Amino acid sequence: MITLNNVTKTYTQDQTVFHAVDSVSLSVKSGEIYGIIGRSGAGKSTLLRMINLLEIPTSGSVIVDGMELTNLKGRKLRLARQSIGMIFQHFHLVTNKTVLANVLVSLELANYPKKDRKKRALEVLRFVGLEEHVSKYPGQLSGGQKQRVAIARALANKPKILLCDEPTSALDPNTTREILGVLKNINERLGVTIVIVSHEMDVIKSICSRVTVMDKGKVYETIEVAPQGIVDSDHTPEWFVRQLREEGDHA
Ligand SMILES: Nc1ncnc2c1ncn2[C@@H]1O[C@H](COP(=O)(O)OP(=O)(O)OP(=O)(O)O)[C@@H](O)[C@H]1O
Repeated sequence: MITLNNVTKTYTQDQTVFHAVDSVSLSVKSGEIYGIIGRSGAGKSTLLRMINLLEIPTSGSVIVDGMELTNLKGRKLRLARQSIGMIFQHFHLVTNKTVLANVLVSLELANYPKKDRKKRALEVLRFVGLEEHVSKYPGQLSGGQKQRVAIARALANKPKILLCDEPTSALDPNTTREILGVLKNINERLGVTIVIVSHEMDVIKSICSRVTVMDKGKVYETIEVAPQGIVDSDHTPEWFVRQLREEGDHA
């Protein structure tokens, strides 16, 4: 589904060339949930953003669904990108538009048939559980609800792939669990291939079946894992108090 061949991204500063991503090759199979983990600065986000050419590789090729994106330009690239949705840590919603209008924007940009846009937007908003919030503005929503809007927007054009850049890093543990549940549902029910960049081990271990560990712009290792499932630890006030008391006992 996704093949990266010797993909490299360099930045030049004060005549020194810096490799943010250094000759990375990997492939993601159709229908899998693939994780990319590593410490800050390892090149994870840059690598993810090269999958949809949001970041243009300095060299190497990106092949998605049999099409070499690195050979495409203009309209053809825009069309190919429609099969790749993306969500971000800080949601990137349009703050002065309602939830419904945020999703409609993405359908407009993709030239989705005008008469079907509202129906489609409401359909995806229902899928992510936001049917009661369609007339609200982003400022009236919780972090988890904002991420659901972003997910609905990314799904509106029926992508085959969803790229997730630290999708839960701005969320608390309970909300993280909910969003991971939504992503798993998208993978299982809609058959969407998912690539998740995260620095959170629990997130990666819960739903990914293959994980690439990155270091200094390179693939350090790629590992097959059995997804552990989304751990059902409800972070209630009692849980916080118990954790604090237990910590105290060990001191
Ligand atoms: N536009 C840019 N100009 C110069 N350097 C950049 C640019 N974008 C990224 N870098 C550098 O490339 C390296 C990799 O960045 P990247 O954001 O991909 O890492 P990351 O693993 O996602 O880290 P983090 O988890 O902190 O976001 C970093 O050292 C970063 O400073």
